[in-house]
Amino acid sequence: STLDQSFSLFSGIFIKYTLRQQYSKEFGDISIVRKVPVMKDGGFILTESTAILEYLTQKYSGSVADHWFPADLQQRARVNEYFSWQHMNLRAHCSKVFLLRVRVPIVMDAEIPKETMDFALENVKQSLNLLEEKFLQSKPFILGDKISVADVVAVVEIIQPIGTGFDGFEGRPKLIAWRDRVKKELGEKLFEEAHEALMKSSNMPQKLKNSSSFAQLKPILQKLFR
Ligand SMILES: N[C@@H](CCC(=O)N[C@@H](CS)C(=O)NCC(=O)O)C(=O)O
Repeated sequence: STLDQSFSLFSGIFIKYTLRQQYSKEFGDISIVRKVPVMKDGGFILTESTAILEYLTQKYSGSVADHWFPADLQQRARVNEYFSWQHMNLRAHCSKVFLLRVRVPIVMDAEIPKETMDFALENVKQSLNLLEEKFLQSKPFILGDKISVADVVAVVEIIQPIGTGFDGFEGRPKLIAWRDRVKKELGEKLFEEAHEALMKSSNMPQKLKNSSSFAQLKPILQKLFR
């Protein structure tokens, strides 16, 4: 069906990841949340990136190395501890800086007040401190010696605002060394490819403004950023 064609195929499972189509009727039929990613496995539809990661690692537990999302009770709980924390912390704060820099000015036709930006940056700083001091401590990865999905989910949140000119890794050698270990484990090529669009995000405002759907998107975005 058209719906299935708009998903990309991953081992028989469809993952919707393309942004901008989330306001279509078709997307609303699969998820009224209207956010990506959305996973569709046969008739089973699942939203929320972290729930999707857990589903996929459990479904393919026979072929996915255990360290990604360990079966061990306490190790798995550590991954979930990070996942629960990050939504309201690292993710919320880094994506706020990202949106303030690339979306809000263009959608609202207004400069961001300095206090708003300073407050957002202060929140990012506190989250990065906690990532270092609580989650990483002196370990190579969040779970210890081996990489897990928690590291992959964490690293992208810090990379998200880099393309807009804010580099959260700056002045943090411990986080830089950890990011480089994650990059090495995933493979440099895959790491660069996965973050390519984000790294080019400084041209997003212009691209968004020139896009054919901007007039239609603007009122929706204005509501979101009010
Ligand atoms: N908690 C959700 C967040 C999903 C989310 O915020 N997705 C963003 C892209 S990273 C999105 O779809 N934004 C489009 C919009 O808000 O219209 C998850 O982890 O999957």
